[in-house]
Amino acid sequence: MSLLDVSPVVPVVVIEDAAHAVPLARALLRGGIGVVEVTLRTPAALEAIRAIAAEVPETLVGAGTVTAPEHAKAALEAGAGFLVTPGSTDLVLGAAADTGLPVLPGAATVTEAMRLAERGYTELKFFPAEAAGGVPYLRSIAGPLPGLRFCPTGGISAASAPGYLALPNVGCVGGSWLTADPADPAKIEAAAHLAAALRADA
Ligand SMILES: O=C(O)C(=O)C[C@H](O)[C@H](O)COP(=O)(O)O
Repeated sequence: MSLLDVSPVVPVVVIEDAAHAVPLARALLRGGIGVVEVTLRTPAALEAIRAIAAEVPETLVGAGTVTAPEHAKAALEAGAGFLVTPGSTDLVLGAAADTGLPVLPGAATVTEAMRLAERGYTELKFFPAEAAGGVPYLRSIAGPLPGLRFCPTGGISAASAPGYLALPNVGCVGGSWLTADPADPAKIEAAAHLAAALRADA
């Protein structure tokens, strides 16, 4: 199964306290979402990935903000099941590929997307989605780039997600709105319920 088909929404988490990781992942799961991207932006991120991988095996946990080659190996060793990059450099792509994990490489322009397609990637993160042109941009590139599907991320909300998911070249969306408060499992579960009910191509 492709990364874009795991869930209509991939929750993107910035975690400051690794103790929040397992309750957060369980709350997402109760809400119907079995995937989470933990951004490598905080010192707690790798520990959070380790904890989710060990204690919530039903959930597919990945590492986001992979912006340096060493992040890829560290994420693999922590138990990440996939890698997400906000942009794509040769070094980061090489290190990510070396892990053998599924990779969702980031692109914001047609040229970047074409370069990734040349390397064999057909599923890309479109980042920063809202700032880079949002729904109209993705709709415009569907014609010339029919072989590519995207996970737009960046500035997407519960309100704007359905507009993205209705596009033929969007498989899922990423966003931090479900876990804006990583310490509030009830709120996370409720947001996950709503997000899980959204469907690509709805
Ligand atoms: O860290 C990364 O790898 C990123 O590419 C950035 C994140 O995907 C966005 O920060 C999530 O966007 P928001 O939903 O607007 O918070």
